[in-house]
Amino acid sequence: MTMNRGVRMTVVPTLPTSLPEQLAGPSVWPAGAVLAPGGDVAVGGVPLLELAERYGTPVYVLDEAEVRARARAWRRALPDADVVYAAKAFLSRAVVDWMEQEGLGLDVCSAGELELAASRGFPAERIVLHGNAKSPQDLRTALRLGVGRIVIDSEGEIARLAAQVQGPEPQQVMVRVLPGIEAGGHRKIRTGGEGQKFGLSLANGDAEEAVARVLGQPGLELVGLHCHLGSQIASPEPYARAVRRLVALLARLRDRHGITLPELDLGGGFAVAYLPGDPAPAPAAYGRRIQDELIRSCAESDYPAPRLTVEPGRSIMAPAGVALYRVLAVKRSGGRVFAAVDGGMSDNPRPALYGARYTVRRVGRVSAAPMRATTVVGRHCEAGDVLAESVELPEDLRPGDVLAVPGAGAYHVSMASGYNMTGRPPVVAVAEGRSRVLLRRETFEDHRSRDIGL
Ligand SMILES: Cc1ncc(COP(=O)(O)O)c(C=O)c1O
Ligand SMILES: N[C@@H](CCCC[NH3+])C(=O)O
Repeated sequence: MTMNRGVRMTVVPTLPTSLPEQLAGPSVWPAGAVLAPGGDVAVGGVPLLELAERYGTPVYVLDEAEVRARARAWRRALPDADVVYAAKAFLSRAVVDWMEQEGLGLDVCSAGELELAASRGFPAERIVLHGNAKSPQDLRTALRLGVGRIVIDSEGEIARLAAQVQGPEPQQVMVRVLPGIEAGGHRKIRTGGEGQKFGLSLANGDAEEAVARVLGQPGLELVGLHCHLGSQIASPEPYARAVRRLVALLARLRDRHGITLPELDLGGGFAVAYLPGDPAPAPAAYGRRIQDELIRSCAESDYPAPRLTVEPGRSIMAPAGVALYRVLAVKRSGGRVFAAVDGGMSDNPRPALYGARYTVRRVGRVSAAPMRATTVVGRHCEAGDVLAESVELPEDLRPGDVLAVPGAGAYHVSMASGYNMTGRPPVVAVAEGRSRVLLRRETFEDHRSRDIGL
């Protein structure tokens, strides 16, 4: 693994005690994080304080080795399956390259994500296009680039897509089934239960109807079924349930239409730990349970086991990211202590959206001060702009201190907004003692140049 154009920084030797043992539990920090001299933490061999000073704050640090290791763990967990990284978690051109090199596919849900992948020459046949409301541009771009799979999410999309297919080769598609399974870490990130906007309902027959319609379109080739249950699903059991329901549906489709569909895509949603002790099964644990259930369900229905696809996003990216902020103000009110930092809900909307919890650590300064419950808030004009409610931080925390938030690799930068024109933070990749900018900081000039002044 080499880092082109990377900046060589202080080399931190791996210390005998790795960070996870001393700190917050095994999976909150990247596996290679170590304690560095002076109370600092090093990720990818680079001290975090040095990164904060060099690139300014807030800044997102991404550990390339951790991303690659997690991508490989998924491939090992399901060696006969396609592992497709869900780009919505975080995408940049370097990430496209990493996924390509690690043999993964890409799950994209817009023409924008598609174009970014294409700009790196990512093999189009390994791309899956999703979307409950795909725009004409999404479909046009997907067909032009020749993506491997388009996942049909509504009845109207079938004829709309088929009408655009040109040339003798049909477009390979899957039908997204709404399986009626409730799973996921928060009600706003559950997508598999009845009454959701995603997919075609299994319960009311829409899924079967959609399959019949796709089969009637010569421009489309149905290769399988898809479902995605939700996100932060901390047990393999909902996936096993989904396998049972979808294999039963595959068997019914065989009996009704005489077809044997060769693929089954179970989506993503595999949980990570944000707090020490959060349940986060290893890819191998999900993989084993899914594989066992597939064999059992297929045997029951006398159905040849379809090729599996999984679409992990957070599971690959979240634990590889650390957000760094600088404290701007410390104050008390109503018996609470607040530390206000130079970022907030514009770079991490997850606490405001889902009540998400995080671990926070001061880096680069040690003291004997006792710890106390401190609420880390952002700089935005909202009472709900809280990054971490009631975390333990030293009593002598003061403006200028740097705070590190692990677990920040997924759904922070990709969901960042331009609120208050504070500028979205840069993303810096670290590996082998070097750092390089993947995304630069958004500047006032970026905002101004969009404003055409009429
Ligand atoms: C269709 C689909 N696949 C995969 C994912 C990735 O989910 P996660 O990042 O939780 O693995 C999502 C987002 O939840 C999704 O909507
Ligand atoms: N954005 C959500 C997950 C949604 C996944 C996309 N379907 C989160 O941060 O937890």
